[in-house]
Amino acid sequence: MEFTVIGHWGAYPETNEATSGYLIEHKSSKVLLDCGSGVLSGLQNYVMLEDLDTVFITHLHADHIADMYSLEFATLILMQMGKRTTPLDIYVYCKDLTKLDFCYPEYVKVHPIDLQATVAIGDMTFTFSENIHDVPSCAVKVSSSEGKCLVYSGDTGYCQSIIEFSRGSDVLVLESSFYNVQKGLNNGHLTAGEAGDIAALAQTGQLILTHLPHYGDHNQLVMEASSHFDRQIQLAYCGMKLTI
Ligand SMILES: O=c1ccn([C@@H]2O[C@@H]3COP(=O)(O)O[C@H]3[C@H]2O)c(=O)[nH]1
Repeated sequence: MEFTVIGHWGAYPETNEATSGYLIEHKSSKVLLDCGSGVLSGLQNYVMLEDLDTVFITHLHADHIADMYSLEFATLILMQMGKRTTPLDIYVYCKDLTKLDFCYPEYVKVHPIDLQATVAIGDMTFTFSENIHDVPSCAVKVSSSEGKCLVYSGDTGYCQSIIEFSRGSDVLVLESSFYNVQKGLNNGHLTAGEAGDIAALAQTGQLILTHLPHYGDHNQLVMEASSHFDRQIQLAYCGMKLTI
């Protein structure tokens, strides 16, 4: 299974970069986790849009969905050009799918993310867990037929469910929106220390810190996480690739 960071910024993208977006590839399957601002452009460095199978949207904040409707238009055009033959499946975690602004149901099939369900795509399965955030928000677990597993937190505050959901994962991609000194500023996000604590309790194989703040020294985030978690910790960056 290949994991590629398309965008790792919280809130807004820095120059030529993107907010949340992660590509998962396994055999011929290509899946996008979140589709924030800048993701649609950056994604095309790695895949042709007509080859994308499925998108999972963890919650409806702009830094996770800003390019989602542009992706619908791209799918429409690619299908009209005959480059793509099947509609794009988009799974969304939200209260009410009817409030979304998709326009072309013949090109994009929108599905609710059901926390009880497993979605199979090729030889991967996707499962979900509820987070703490200020809108409905879920974490996603990707498991391959080879028995490997990656968990992506989406946006979450500190909660037992993300620890349990991440237990034994090979790779844990955890948001780290804040430095330790900011603890308590917003209970819907993690500090780096909390991310390290979750990684340690979940006994994950390695931790990737993402959804990064636009200020401070990101190496400080790694130091803060490492005071809890003694395995490998990396900062996400645009174009980062891992084979899992
Ligand atoms: O007190 C605050 C509140 C928010 N923020 C950022 O704005 C983003 C808004 O969307 P989000 O919830 O996906 O992520 C949030 C953070 O990245 C912040 O840095 N400090």
